[in-house]
Amino acid sequence: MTVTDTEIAISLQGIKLQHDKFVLGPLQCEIPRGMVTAIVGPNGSGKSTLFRMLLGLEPIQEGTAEVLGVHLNSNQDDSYKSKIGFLAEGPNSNDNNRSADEIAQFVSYWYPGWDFERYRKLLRHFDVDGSVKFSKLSKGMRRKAELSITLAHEPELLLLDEPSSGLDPFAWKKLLEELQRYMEQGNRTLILATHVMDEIRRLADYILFLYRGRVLGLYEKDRLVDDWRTIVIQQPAANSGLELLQRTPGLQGLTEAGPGVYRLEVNEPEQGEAYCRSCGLQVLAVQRMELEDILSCLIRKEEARR
Ligand SMILES: Nc1ncnc2c1ncn2[C@@H]1O[C@H](COP(=O)(O)OP(=O)(O)OP(=O)(O)O)[C@@H](O)[C@H]1O
Repeated sequence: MTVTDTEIAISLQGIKLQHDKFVLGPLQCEIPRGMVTAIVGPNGSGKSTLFRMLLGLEPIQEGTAEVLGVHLNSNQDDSYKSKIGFLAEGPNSNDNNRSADEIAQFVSYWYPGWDFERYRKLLRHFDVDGSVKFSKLSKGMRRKAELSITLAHEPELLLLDEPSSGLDPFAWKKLLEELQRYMEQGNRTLILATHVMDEIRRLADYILFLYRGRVLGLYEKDRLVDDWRTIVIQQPAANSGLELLQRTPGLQGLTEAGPGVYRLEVNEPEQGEAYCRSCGLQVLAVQRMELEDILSCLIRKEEARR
């Protein structure tokens, strides 16, 4: 996928950094402005490290990165960060002895768009008491307080690392409402790292798929879901060989489901099905694929390639 310069929120050109054995990159991708991009990938694939890099907290060893048009380098000024709302994955222990209200007071000086009225509205919506020290709040309550602070300055770019971690289903629904409201303002960009498929289904326009520190692809979610299908076929004679099946157009995955029965995962469904029929294979079913199955198929393909 390519996007024009004015539509780009984040541009990564050959970015690479290393922590002991873990290497993030080289990353080559452009994340669009005004859209919601979900960063997905198994544990340890580098999602949080990527966020930290975008905030200048991880030294870039190779390549170039631009965030909201600002070129990141070791001596850039930090003012671009005032346009970013960031929610880290885990709690910051430095905040344990402070309440949400105290933190809000402190960070309000830094963000030009800070809005106390909005902050209080968010606390009410999430049903959190802003005067209680973080160390006294439950995990989910603390998350809701952190979200209220992160969303209160109406940032141009919102980076959320597993935002729904610890939230109950009611709070989760409220979070989705707040994020949808945030995006309605226009020219806002939301990037969230998440393992929650329902969150991706409901919010994301794009999916950036990270795996072992590398980008497997940036996909338009609707296209991904529309294009992928499972075709279940029965071979006329069991053991008639896999060569025919392996030539199916758009084939991404192939598994045996029973004697002579195969499940084909394809991203060119019409051509794939027509091909199977033209080969005399009996098509037992053609089904849409769930997002999680598409992502697992991409991982399996990558593992087979390594
Ligand atoms: N400061 C650090 N020093 C050394 N290794 C690190 C550091 N930070 C992260 N790592 C390692 O980098 C890798 C990527 O971690 P990261 O937290 O970015 O992954 P993630 O995709 O966010 O994972 P998860 O889904 O579990 O939150 C992991 O192997 C982790 O152990």
